[in-house]
Amino acid sequence: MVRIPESELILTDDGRVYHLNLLPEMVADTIIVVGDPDRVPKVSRYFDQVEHRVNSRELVTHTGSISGTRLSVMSSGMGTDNVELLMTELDALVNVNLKTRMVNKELKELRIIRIGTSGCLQEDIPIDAHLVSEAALGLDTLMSFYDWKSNERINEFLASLRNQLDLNFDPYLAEASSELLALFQTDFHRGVTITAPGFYAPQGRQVRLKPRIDGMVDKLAQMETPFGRFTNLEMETAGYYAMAKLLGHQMISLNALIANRPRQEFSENHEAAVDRLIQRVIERLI
Ligand SMILES: O=P(O)(O)O[C@H]1O[C@H](CO)[C@@H](O)[C@H]1O
Ligand SMILES: O=c1cc[nH]c(=O)[nH]1
Repeated sequence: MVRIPESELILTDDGRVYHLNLLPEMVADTIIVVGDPDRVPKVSRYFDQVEHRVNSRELVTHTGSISGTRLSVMSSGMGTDNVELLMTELDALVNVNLKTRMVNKELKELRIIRIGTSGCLQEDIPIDAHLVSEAALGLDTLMSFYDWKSNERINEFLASLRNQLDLNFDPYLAEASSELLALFQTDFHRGVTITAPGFYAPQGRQVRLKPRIDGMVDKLAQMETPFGRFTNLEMETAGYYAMAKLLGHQMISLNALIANRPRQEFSENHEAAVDRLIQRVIERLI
C-alpha cells in the first residue's frame, strides 16, 4: 500500500479535499451533478432538509435528503477539466482514508447523475426535450492523460471520425452505466452525446472567428456510431463517463436540449425545461 503524498492529494488545514472543500461525511452516495452553480439551489429546493451547503469557486455542494433518501447536488462549472478534478476529489472522499492517506481496501461505488443543458444535432428531436446519453464522444484530450482503452470496433470508428473531421488529436468514446440507464429507459430520448472543449468553434459555431472544421455539425449529425447516431453537443458528459468508468462509479448524463442547431432555434424558456428535468430525475431516484 502506498501513502499518497501531501503534494498529490491536497487537503486543507481542517482535512477537506482541496477544490471541493468537503469532508467525507458531507457527501451522499447518490450525487446529482450540474454545470451551473446557480442550478444547485434549484435542485436542493426539492430536498426535505439540507444538512450541508459548501461553496468553493464554481464548485458548490448541497447535501440533504428527500423522503429519507440522502442526496448531494454539486456543480462542476463548465468543461471536462473541472469534471476531472471533481471526480478525482469525490472519489478520494469515499475511497481514500484522508487521515492515513492510503486507499481503502473496500472501494465504494457512487451513483452520479448529471443534469445539464445541451444543443441538439438532429432536426426531428423537439426543442426542450430531455435526452439520456447512452455513450459520449470526447473531443477534448482528457483521456490522453489516463490509461484509457477501447475495443477494436470503437477504435476503428474513432479512427474514421478522426479522419473525416481531420482532427489532430485522439478523441475517445465512453459509455453510460447500464444500471442507471435502465432507470431512465422510458419517456426520455436516447442518443450519443458529443462533448466539446468549448462552446463556439469546438461545437461548430461561428461568431467572428471561422471554425477550422467546415460543416462540422452536419458531418457529425450524419455519422453512425457503434451506439447509434450522434444527438447532441455539450461540454462535460464524455469526461464524466470516462472518469466514472476508470474510478469504478455508476454515471448517467441527462440533458435538456435547449438549442436545435440544424433548425437554428433556441428555447423560449430553458429554465422551465431544466426544472422539469430536475423534477423527473428526482422522481426516479427516490
Ligand atoms: O448547463 P450545463 O450543465 O452547464 O451544460 C452545458 O452548458 C454549458 C455551456 O453553456 C456547458 O457546461 C454545457 O455542457
Ligand atoms: O448548444 C449548446 C447548448 C448548451 N450547452 C452547450 O454546450 N451547447
